[in-house]
Amino acid sequence: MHLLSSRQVIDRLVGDAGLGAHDLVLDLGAGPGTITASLAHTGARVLAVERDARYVAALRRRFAGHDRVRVVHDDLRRVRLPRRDFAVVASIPFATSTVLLRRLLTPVPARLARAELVVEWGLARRLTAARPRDLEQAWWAARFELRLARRIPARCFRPAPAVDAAHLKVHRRREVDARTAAVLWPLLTEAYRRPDEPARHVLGDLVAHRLGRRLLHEAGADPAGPTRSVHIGQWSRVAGALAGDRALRPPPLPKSLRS
Ligand SMILES: C[S@@+](CC[C@H](N)C(=O)[O-])C[C@H]1O[C@@H](n2cnc3c(N)ncnc32)[C@H](O)[C@@H]1O
Repeated sequence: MHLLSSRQVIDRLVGDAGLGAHDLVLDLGAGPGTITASLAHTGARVLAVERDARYVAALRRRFAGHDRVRVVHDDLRRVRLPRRDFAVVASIPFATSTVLLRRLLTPVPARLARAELVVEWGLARRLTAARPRDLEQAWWAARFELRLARRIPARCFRPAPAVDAAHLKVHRRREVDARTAAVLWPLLTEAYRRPDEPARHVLGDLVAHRLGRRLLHEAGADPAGPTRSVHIGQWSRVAGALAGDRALRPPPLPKSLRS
């Protein structure tokens, strides 16, 4: 296991989260509690989740006098996530990244408001690529702004891992509410099913052809261009415009996307 040893990196993670007394923040894979301690100084309520019993005992001793810090002995892949809005600031175990991101970024409605995460460099690059490589990553990027803040060299950890890491910033897109998400899902599903067809075909099943062409055009996309050329933000704009039409009845979201 690789513990963050750079004070500068930790200060940036916690500082960027902009936390205050009204916030609830999770440190997932808290280890000895270095990030937890910085989070405790922000005044936010902190949940420190850790699987290793020895760390849990040490965390409970370290934060015994802090009534705003709760140590949870659990697996971050299964721990119950809050039903209210929350933030995450964590250097997550690389092996759990995909499962954790799925838990945080997939469900509707989204309870995660923002996250400052340390993840593997390669994963951060993939998640922030201009065109998400599959439907799942497109779904995440459409509902959350994913930005690569900076590279974190392996020497910032003890012991140093084999690869560098990155500070990944995650912000929920407020404009993609539950109804917009319900429209977005069938659009993205079609877009990733037929990447080489004209973008207007993707809208063909939902709305009249002329309206579909107009919406794509207004979102800044070329209706005749291949679906793969439409950016994720443009799909979100199209979905937002369609969501305003109360007559439109998108199919129910699959169970796997509901929280
Ligand atoms: C990369 S270290 C990070 C520790 C600390 N947050 C830091 O910044 O140095 C990962 C921590 O996550 C814990 N961990 C690994 N897998 C876990 C899981 N599935 N659920 C909860 N904690 C886990 C490990 O025991 C370890 O303490």
